[in-house]
Amino acid sequence: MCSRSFSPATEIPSLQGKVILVTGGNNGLGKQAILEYARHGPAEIWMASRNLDKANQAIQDIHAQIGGSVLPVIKPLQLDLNSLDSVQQAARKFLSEAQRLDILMLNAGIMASPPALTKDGYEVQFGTNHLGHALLAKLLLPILKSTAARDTSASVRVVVVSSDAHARAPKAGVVFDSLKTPAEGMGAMERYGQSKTASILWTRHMAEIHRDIKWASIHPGIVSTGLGAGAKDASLPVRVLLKVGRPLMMTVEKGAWNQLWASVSPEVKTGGYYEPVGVAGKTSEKASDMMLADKVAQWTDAELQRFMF
Ligand SMILES: NC(=O)c1ccc[n+]([C@@H]2O[C@H](COP(=O)([O-])OP(=O)(O)OC[C@H]3O[C@@H](n4cnc5c(N)ncnc54)[C@H](O)[C@@H]3O)[C@@H](O)[C@H]2O)c1
Repeated sequence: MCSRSFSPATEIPSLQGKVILVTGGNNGLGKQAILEYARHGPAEIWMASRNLDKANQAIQDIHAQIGGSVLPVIKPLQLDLNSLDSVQQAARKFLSEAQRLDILMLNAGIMASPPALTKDGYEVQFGTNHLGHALLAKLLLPILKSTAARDTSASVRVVVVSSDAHARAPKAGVVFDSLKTPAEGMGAMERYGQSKTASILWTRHMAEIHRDIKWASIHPGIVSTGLGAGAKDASLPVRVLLKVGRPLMMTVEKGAWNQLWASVSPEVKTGGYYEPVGVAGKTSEKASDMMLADKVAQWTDAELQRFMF
């Protein structure tokens, strides 16, 4: 598959005046994305993280790497996607302080974790990777829309970090009966694939409805980050590969290119899935099925109804 390179230094335009929120921002791809944004002068970057101490440490690291006398404004935001109450609180805090939102990067994720339920009783990978993010985006839609309305050149974006492992989902793409269970009968990567299929489908659906915002989902590549450490329920060969294969994986600097590209490039087509940088990726049949996308969106809306404000 052909790829293109991406130079964050020259291809990220000035972000002056813009506000950006990145989930899972304290390490891995999220932290790298924030570092690159911070070099282009945005008004504010919000680093959403489960652990505020880790977020503050990551902000210090980024400031140290950037140096200079005027440090970029990076604000920590407490967010645990495992709890829809926490998502609601994070959205409230953001909305009470921020004036606009130009880029929402739904990046946080877990892979192949042991069967479990989120605090609200959803299959944990689905709840974390898809449902928590969907609630965050839905609660922040009004500010995304008001930003788009105020500044038509803003090209307001929602970038969803999915994975080519979406293709590991069960045959049905999303097994709705499994979503409120730990889904022990499914393999760990199947559950991961299901959550990432849902995130691609939901992005496509949102792009159809909210045309004032650009929506894109991406696969970053196979990147050496902390993701593999949590893959405790992956099969032995996958766990071995995640460990010994690390030197062959992409660096986090390069791994962040695709999501950065998707968040700023005028070439992005709304609803698209990109893999690798800037190339429209081929999704599984199920992840291209707009009837299933509508079903995922309806299910998601119904589940999130009680958390909307
Ligand atoms: N690294 C890869 O090869 C690869 C490949 C395909 C897709 N991805 C996707 O890229 C994204 C970023 O992953 P990464 O590789 O940087 O891994 P990482 O483990 O380094 O980072 C994941 C981030 O998500 C956060 N997170 C996990 N659970 C959370 C929760 N309940 N609430 C809030 N935050 C939570 C973690 O704290 C961390 O900051 C993920 O969505 C992952 O699925 C990664």
